[in-house]
Amino acid sequence: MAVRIYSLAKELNVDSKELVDICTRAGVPGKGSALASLTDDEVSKVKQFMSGAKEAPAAKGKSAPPPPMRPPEKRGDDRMKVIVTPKATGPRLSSRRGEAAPLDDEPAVNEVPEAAEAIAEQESPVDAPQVEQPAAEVQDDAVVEQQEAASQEAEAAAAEHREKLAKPGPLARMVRKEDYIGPANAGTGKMPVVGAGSDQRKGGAKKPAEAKARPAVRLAAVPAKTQPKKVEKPKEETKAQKPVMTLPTEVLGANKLGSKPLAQHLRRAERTLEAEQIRERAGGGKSKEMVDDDGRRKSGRPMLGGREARQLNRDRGGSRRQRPGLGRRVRRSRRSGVNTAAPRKGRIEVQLPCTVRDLSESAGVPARDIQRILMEEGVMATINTPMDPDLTEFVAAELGLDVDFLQPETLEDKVLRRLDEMEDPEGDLVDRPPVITFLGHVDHGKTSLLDKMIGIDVASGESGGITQHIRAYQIDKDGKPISFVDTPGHEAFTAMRARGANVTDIAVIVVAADDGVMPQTEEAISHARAAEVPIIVALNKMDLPGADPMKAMTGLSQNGLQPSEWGGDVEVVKTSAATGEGMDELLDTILTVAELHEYKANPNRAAIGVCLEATQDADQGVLSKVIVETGTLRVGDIVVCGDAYGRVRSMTDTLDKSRRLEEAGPTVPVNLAGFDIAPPAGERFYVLDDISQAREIAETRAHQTRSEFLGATGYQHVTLETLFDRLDGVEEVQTLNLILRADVRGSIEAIQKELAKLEHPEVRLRILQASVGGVTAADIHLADASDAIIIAFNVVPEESARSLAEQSGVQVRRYDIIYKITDELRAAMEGMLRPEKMEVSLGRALIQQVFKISRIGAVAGCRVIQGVVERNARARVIRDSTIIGDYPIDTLKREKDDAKEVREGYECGIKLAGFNDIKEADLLEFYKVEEIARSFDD
Ligand SMILES: Nc1nc2c(ncn2[C@@H]2O[C@H](COP(=O)(O)OP(=O)(O)OP(=O)(O)O)[C@@H](O)[C@H]2O)c(=O)[nH]1
Repeated sequence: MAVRIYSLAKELNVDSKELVDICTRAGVPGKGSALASLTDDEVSKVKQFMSGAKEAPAAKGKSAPPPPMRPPEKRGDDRMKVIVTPKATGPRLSSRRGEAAPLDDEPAVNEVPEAAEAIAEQESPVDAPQVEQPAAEVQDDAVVEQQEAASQEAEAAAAEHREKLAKPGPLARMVRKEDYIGPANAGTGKMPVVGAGSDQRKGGAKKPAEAKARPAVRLAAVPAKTQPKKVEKPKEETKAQKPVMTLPTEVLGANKLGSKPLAQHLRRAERTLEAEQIRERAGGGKSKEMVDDDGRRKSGRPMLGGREARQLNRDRGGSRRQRPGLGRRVRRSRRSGVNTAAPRKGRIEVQLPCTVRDLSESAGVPARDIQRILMEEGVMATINTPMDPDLTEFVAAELGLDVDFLQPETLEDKVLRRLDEMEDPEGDLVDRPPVITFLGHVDHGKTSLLDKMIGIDVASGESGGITQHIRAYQIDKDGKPISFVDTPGHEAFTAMRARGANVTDIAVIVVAADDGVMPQTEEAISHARAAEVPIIVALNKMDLPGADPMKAMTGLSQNGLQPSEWGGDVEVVKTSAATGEGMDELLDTILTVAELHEYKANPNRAAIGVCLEATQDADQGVLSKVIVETGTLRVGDIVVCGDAYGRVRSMTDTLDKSRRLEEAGPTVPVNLAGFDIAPPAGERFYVLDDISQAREIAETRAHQTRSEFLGATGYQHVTLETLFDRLDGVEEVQTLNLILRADVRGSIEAIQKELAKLEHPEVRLRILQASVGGVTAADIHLADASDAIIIAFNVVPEESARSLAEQSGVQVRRYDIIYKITDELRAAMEGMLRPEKMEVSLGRALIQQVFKISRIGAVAGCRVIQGVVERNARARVIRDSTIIGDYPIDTLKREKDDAKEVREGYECGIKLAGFNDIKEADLLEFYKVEEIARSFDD
């Protein structure tokens, strides 16, 4: 998975820009910005490089990689070691070898702190020892020619220097810092010899004053390329020390504390400001929070922006990781109390689209800080410039913050919140019927059981014997109503089944006693568990001779359902939908469990419920099957459900469609007419007061759905980025466009799910449109324009569409079983797969004589020595066991006649297309390429 550089930088606790450089040095080019992405390979390459770089000094610098140099000030001490590389000892290094010499010695390592102190103590970057080496420094070609003796001496010193550099250590690092400064010798091409002149090194070490003095120059100097070659221009080097020179003298003189005067200074200054802040907040309860583990407040100064401050922040990164939240305090303290913005937080929330101002306000940082970060990334932004999520996340990361994106609150959110927050008065809550959902493996008898219980016969009328529609009924058992939901049992309906479990109070898992627990039984158990509802098992088909209740119960207990007769808490009722065995017991068990749970609802409120499925009826328009969860739904109510809205025109009983209902209370399933379009199955519906509010909610949802659909189907206008994708795919991937029409939304989803399984890298299905209702003329037009096939599931084309389809040649394929769709599409798609090409060897012929015929070329008089030669074959020309060419046969003659094929033992004349340089004794090897149709299983 691709990782953004800034994310990786955060993970590795390095500066994003530094990581960009590291990428380049690690051989991962083209990552010019912290927003660039890295592949997994590139990430491991970079990590490997970084760990290698860290280990390099431990390996005494011998095998350290040669990364391009960076200004040393930007690095932490550890990273300085990376600079200890063979490249670092190249011509640029040699330019300062004269200065380096005194630092090289092993004993000199112990002098590091002093040497570092000298950085600050030296006002002038160049002291006597440095001037002592100019001959070596100005070792350009001209000087070499003019001052040969001096040059040789410089060479020796450089060699000694380089040997020292190969040994990591603080001194070596310091030397390296300055090595960037001086290009005086760059371009000479002369490399000092490593290991030479150890005596001189010792001599150098005997000059502690020099050793102290030189680092002052080296640490500060940065712009190597602008350095003059002549060492006599120390003032220009001094200019390059700008960051250091801006420090107050007290800082420069205060480095007795160690070898990192800047860091010491930063910390001291921090403490000063912290003291100020503590004074400002005297008595404030938060002051304790601002003190870190060292008992110091984290702080920074406005004057210390830039590299040093960043370095210090990075140094703190390790402890920040160990103590979450510290980073926030560090950053906040840098605002030093003058900032009136909200306090900085570790995690912030922003709403998209997010402008610089929004982020500034959420993060509690001045907008100019954000603009500065953007500017460093090459983005010029005003305070009102919106940022995309990636950029926002990047800026937040730079600020040490994690960001959560909030979707703007829609009217629907507000309405839902209001309804959710509405509390039912205790007195309004009344007992309500339980909702029982039947779940289980296909064909285990869910529909039959429910049919038996309510005394109807649905199971036998279903296409293919598979439940294709979700059903919901309410029946009366001894004056007690119970609502049942029967979910389609096949795998294709998994999503709908999940919804069934969502509205349910009690799940009845139907297991065929002869089959036992099957994959979809396990799935059903998972859904029921996820819904956190009581589970009852109906061990069905007990009448069958193969019924094995012990096996089935073992399977149940293996899936965590311990039967009560085995001491568990799951009621297992043995039933037979065929004989009626166990029906009463099952109903009684359901009612007992329901009574135990005392399901209550408030009928005196606006209804909320779930749409189980929706269809488009030719006469009544959109018909949806809904179940009320709470409240009472009445004819005339304004309802909204996903992207559908309307006024309840009529309601009918789900069992008896002729029975009209004026109202439906909690858990009553009804057929409802009144929505403008078919609402999505599984979507909640709400009753609102205002039709315009309902319309707005529905339209917003429709817009969102469309955006998601377009996103999911990859529909988008071409951009420069996507253009290549499209062009790439033109020849490689075949696309079969489809338009789906079905009777209910649930079927569409099930079909889409099945079609999604027909994936192949070379052929893809693209569903241009999927909607409920009959095939319309508009569908035919769309199919005509986009070369699509129309799939009509349980629906037929309108008359106008039918004739239009005939005229335009658009194919409308009608189905009533989902698996027929997938089978046929699979076959069609397999036909679209590029055939596999296979070479079939035919035979060989020996050229016995070559006939040169004017205007025709060379004709080979051959004898077929094995197999056969066919007119349409190709021939490889083999001479001295080497293939010298591969050509199609132009003409094949037997005697004087054209031949289709010539078999083994016969002579023939062959003219190869495009090749006349045949010779006697050449061998011709014939073959042909056959195309073999492929299937998805290949
Ligand atoms: N012998 C016997 N057959 C049964 C029993 N219950 C169901 N069947 C048969 O099993 C087959 C499948 O029954 P359905 O009720 O359609 O099963 P289902 O679980 O609803 O199947 P889907 O709708 O595909 O999920 C039908 O042929 C039924 O007649 C039973 O208790 N005994």
